[in-house]
Amino acid sequence: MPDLSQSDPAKVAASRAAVALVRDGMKLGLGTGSTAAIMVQVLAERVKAEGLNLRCAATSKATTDLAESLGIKIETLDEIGWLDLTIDGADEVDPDLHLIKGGGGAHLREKVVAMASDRMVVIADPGKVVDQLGAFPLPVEVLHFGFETTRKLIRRALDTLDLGQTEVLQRLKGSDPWVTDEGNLILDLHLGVIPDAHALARALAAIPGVVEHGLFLGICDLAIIGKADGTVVELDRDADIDADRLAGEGD
Ligand SMILES: O=C[C@H](O)[C@H](O)[C@H](O)COP(=O)(O)O
Repeated sequence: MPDLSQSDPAKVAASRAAVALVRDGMKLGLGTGSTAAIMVQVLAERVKAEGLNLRCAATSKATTDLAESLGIKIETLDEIGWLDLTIDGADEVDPDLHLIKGGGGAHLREKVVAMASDRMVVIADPGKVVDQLGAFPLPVEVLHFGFETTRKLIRRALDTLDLGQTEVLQRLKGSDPWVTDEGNLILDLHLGVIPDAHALARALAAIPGVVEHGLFLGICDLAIIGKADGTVVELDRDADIDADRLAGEGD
């Protein structure tokens, strides 16, 4: 079984608290990223120790490979149908539990899986909690076809929304374009702040070459924020979040 003693204690704490929500017989969605990878390891420990009978769908090839290497069988979302619970990381979490996701380029599959779940629980460290979304560049998955045209249409949408100084940069892996698990490209929108996330989400969704953006609005039900001392804070949509205080406690 994996040794988590070298892993970020905040991420381990959040993962353990989220995996404690798992019950025998559940249908689970497994997220992507460094925090979700720890969660998969914690889940594998429980599956082995308790012989849990679960059905799991993964949000990326990386998570599929990790889970299967630890003895967790992965099925397709369509084989399972509907999920009880999805546990995933996030790049930013705001006080309404709106999220930016896709730092690892997996937000398209992550959104499909999260929206096919009764409940989405986000696990994160305190640095991910923000008062307003936007400091983290917003990932947008786009088609190869008409890539530069789509980029222009995104630029135009940002100008229409009066977002000020922004940049729309293609994500690269080394010197090559970043290609997602679905074979698409990614544009990262450097915005600084997003004053109206719903307006931006609507504008991006209206552009045909946009496959999916990384704004998760009204999808997350609970955020479990792990702290370096191994404790967690649970935030639901009614929570009064003090991002500065949480970030300070994470040090
Ligand atoms: O595409 C990747 C996902 O949205 C991740 O869940 C997100 O980027 C957070 O990743 P990490 O836990 O590595 O910070």
